[in-house]
Amino acid sequence: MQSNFDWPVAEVLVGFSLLCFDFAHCLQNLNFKKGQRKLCKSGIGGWSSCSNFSASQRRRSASSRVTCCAPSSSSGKPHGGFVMEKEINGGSTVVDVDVNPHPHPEDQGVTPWCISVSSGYTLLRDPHFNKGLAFTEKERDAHYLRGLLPPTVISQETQVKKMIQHVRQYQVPLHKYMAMMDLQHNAHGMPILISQERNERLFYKLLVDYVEELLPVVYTPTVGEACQKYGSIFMQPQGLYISLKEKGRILEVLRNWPEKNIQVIVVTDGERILGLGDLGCQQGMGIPVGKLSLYSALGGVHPRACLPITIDVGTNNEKLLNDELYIGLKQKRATGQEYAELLHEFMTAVKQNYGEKILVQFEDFANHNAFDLLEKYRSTHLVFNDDIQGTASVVLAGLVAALKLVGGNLIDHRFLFLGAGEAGTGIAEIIALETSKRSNVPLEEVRKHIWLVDSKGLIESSRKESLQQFKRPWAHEHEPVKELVDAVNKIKPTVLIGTSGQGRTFTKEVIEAMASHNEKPIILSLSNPTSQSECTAEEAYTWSKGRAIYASGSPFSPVEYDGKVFVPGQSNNAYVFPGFGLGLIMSGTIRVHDDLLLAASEALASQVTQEDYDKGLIYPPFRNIRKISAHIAANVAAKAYELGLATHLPQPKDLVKFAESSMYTPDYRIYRSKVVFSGHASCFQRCVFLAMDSVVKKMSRIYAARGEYNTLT
Ligand SMILES: NC(=O)c1ccc[n+]([C@@H]2O[C@H](COP(=O)([O-])OP(=O)(O)OC[C@H]3O[C@@H](n4cnc5c(N)ncnc54)[C@H](O)[C@@H]3O)[C@@H](O)[C@H]2O)c1
Repeated sequence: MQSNFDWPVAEVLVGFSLLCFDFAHCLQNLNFKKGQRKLCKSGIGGWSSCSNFSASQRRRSASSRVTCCAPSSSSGKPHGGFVMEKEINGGSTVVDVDVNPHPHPEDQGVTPWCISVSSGYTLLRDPHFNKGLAFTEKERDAHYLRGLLPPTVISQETQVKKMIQHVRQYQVPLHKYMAMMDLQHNAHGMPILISQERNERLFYKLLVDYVEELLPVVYTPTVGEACQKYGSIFMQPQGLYISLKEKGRILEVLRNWPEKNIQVIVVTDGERILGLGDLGCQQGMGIPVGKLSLYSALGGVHPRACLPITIDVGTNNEKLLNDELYIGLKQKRATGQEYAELLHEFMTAVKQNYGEKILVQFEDFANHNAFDLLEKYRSTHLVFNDDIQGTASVVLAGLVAALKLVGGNLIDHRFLFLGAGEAGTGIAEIIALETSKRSNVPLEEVRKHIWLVDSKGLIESSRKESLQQFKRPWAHEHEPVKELVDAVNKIKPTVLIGTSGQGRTFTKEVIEAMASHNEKPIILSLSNPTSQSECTAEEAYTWSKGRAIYASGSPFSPVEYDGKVFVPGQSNNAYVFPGFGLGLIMSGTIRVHDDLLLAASEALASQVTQEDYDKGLIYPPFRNIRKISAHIAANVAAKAYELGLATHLPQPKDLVKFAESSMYTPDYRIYRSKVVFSGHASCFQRCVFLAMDSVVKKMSRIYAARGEYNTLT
């Protein structure tokens, strides 16, 4: 706190002592176990014992009422949080405080540890707190919901079942996507049994429970189509837009976002969305929104700690520029100094507003900016580029697992890439790093086992001068080669990886050439969405006569070849980034080091079981993703502690358990029945509460004036 600030000293002192008293009172009801705070089931202290005023008296007297929420979820499992509710003048306020061992920072620190929403009609329209028909009879009474909902009460599990039926009724994937987004963001046309309004916890519960079925809906490949049509689907903006118009005022723009305690930002400038190119401003927003949904569903990062941002520096997409309904800046993309200055202001403002430990994930930037941004900010900020680093970590895990099927060590293999951009060179570099570590062969030597082909042919020494910086390490001595198939025949790779964003480039000839040089060729067609995949699963298995070990970026169905069923794996960065982010957050890591990516790879590869190998899989099934994420988070955090990059001390003993207990779970919380102040004791408590409330309000105003917090009432 700044010492030169004009504090309302008397009020703060009185309020603080009352708060201390009150807090001590609350603590009596908390169980302390192994250093972790857990709430007892009885709610919070004396507040839960008395009820004499009638509702009308309460409203007339403008008294405060506190309603506590049980720490347990509706399913009976602990969720690591509780909710208190206070009501003033008949409009009620929900106060949410998570007390898990790794709390969302919103719940830590100084007095404003609460956020507020109203009850009644407004509560139904608050996606964070709405439960739709799952509000119990007691909650309906306590929160003025009577009559606002049909009489039936159903469980969250029933809502989930109903909702999945609702999604399944659509044949077109984009319609399924819209049904899911309706639940998360818009809620038009929801079946009445589920929710009449947006319901964030139901959205995440559905996604967690049916992850294998719904991942292709909310992520690749459907998200690609959604991005192309994002402008026409969504009427409501879902993230923060920062354009050239806001230059000089970015800090101010960040402060307009309603959530103050952000842990992860996913930011894009929309220039290279999936393999679809420049989709401009609004169309690009689908990706950060989708990625952050996965941070919460798969990695357990609190949804309210996630912030999607699109930076609008114009677009070079002529179609958008000529579209009168395009909502972004109608100008060609800013480049050079103008671009760099805007991005620098953004990065500075982010750190100023959210501190050192905010994770900034660069997403779908074109490669001419992506590498520079990562290089420029990796030593001053906690930055991560999923396309470069996340993909690399996932692919390395798949390759390490594949060694069990094909034999040998990494150093015994030769790798050929089609596509030498962010994904291709990022993967190449991590393979080289890991191979060098495992074999003790110098990095320079190891790199010679790795070859890349870009749109101009094989990257080799005669092209060195004209190559972009990030391609140069791969320009080995070789004669020029134009065609991929010729490169395969000359280099005889054991592993072929597609990262070109160009569909159907692994032709029959290419796959047959791979099969002619290898007993079990490893073929990864990573480009997204499905239309851009270098080859389909069916093509890979058929043309290699069932010998390929195959995985793809976008999912493919199992393939039957020669009486045998082949299940293609999905080599997608969704395996790593949610757990990786959780590991950074829970350990308070301040910089991303390459060894953390290797740690994530190692953890992912270790999750592949013999049963998976028997099916030819090199990745574990996605249905276990929360468990996988916890292992990745634990391994990443362990490495961060080892490297001295973690700041949350002391290091927890069991990091896997710690990761699991740190994860956001979307089970509903129970809003405990109302409590009314009456009699001597409750009057005193009421005074305490009002004083506390007044201090919180006052302080929130102060924070707002300083631009640090606002809207607490
Ligand atoms: N599976 C995953 O998890 C994952 C992760 C990241 C990226 N990807 C996909 O990988 C693809 C590439 O992504 P990126 O970030 O590397 O893009 P990028 O633009 O940085 O790189 C594309 C590369 O492909 C090359 N290329 C283009 N056309 C080619 C052609 N006809 N023949 C040979 N090379 C060609 C370009 O020269 C460039 O080197 C995209 O489709 C993306 O969706 C998948």
